[in-house]
Amino acid sequence: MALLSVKGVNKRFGGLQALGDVNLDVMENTCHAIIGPNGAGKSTLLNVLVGKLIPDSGSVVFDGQSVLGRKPHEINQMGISRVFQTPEIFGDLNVMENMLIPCFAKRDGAFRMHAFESVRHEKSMIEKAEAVLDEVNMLDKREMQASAMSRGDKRRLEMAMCLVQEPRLLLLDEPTAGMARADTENTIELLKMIRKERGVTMAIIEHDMNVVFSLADRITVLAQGTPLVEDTPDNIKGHPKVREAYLGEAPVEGVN
Ligand SMILES: Nc1ncnc2c1ncn2[C@@H]1O[C@H](COP(=O)(O)OP(=O)(O)OP(=O)(O)O)[C@@H](O)[C@H]1O
Repeated sequence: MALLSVKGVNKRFGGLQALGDVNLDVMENTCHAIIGPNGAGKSTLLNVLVGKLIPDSGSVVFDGQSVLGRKPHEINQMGISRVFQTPEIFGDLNVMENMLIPCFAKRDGAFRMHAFESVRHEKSMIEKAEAVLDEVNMLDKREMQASAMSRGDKRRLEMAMCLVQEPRLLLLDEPTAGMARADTENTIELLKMIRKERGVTMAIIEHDMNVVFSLADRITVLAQGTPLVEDTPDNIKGHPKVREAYLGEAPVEGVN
């Protein structure tokens, strides 16, 4: 069953057709990668999915409900969480305080700083945050200031901040961009663990083909705003249309 269904989505920026008749089904309990050369429309599509952009036409249905016309925080409350290229954490706060922000946002629709004043009364919220920190191996860092952590740990914290909201769909926007190889490998392992333990459905945009082929069950190749081909990783490797889409760019590792 498709958890997310995108049908006939178009988006223009002035004279530029950024998305042209995009159809895409993300099936429940799978990891679906969206790849394509620079400017293919991947981020535009993601922004449509999270309500940051409104398409000119088409439909986006999540778990049987349209997401179009809803505000980003409402879409988040429906069960869609997004992980950004640069971890969206609060550097001045410690790990636990960071974790509580999405807990309040999920429950109240927003977070207000004075929410921390009453946090001692939120026992179940704290327990839930601790359980997720434990799951991602960060419980011992709960008092650590977020800005002092390594890039890999910041990503781990951001992932935990998504998981504590118990999303049904995790949207990953180049989760390993700019990471050293060791942090990339750790992030791949973390995502695999999240899938195995929680069965969270994932849609990932990623340029690193090693990451894509390690995680994806299905891959959609976008080129000039339109899906060119959708298939399994094995069939995508070496697909003539995929090679054609990447021509003119530096060779993409893994697409041979
Ligand atoms: N807000 C905007 N206004 C005008 N043009 C835009 C805007 N956002 C994106 N575009 C254009 O739409 C096209 C698709 O851009 P998009 O960022 O979605 O591609 P992408 O596949 O994510 O690229 P990359 O891999 O480089 O991040 C590009 O030509 C881009 O310049």
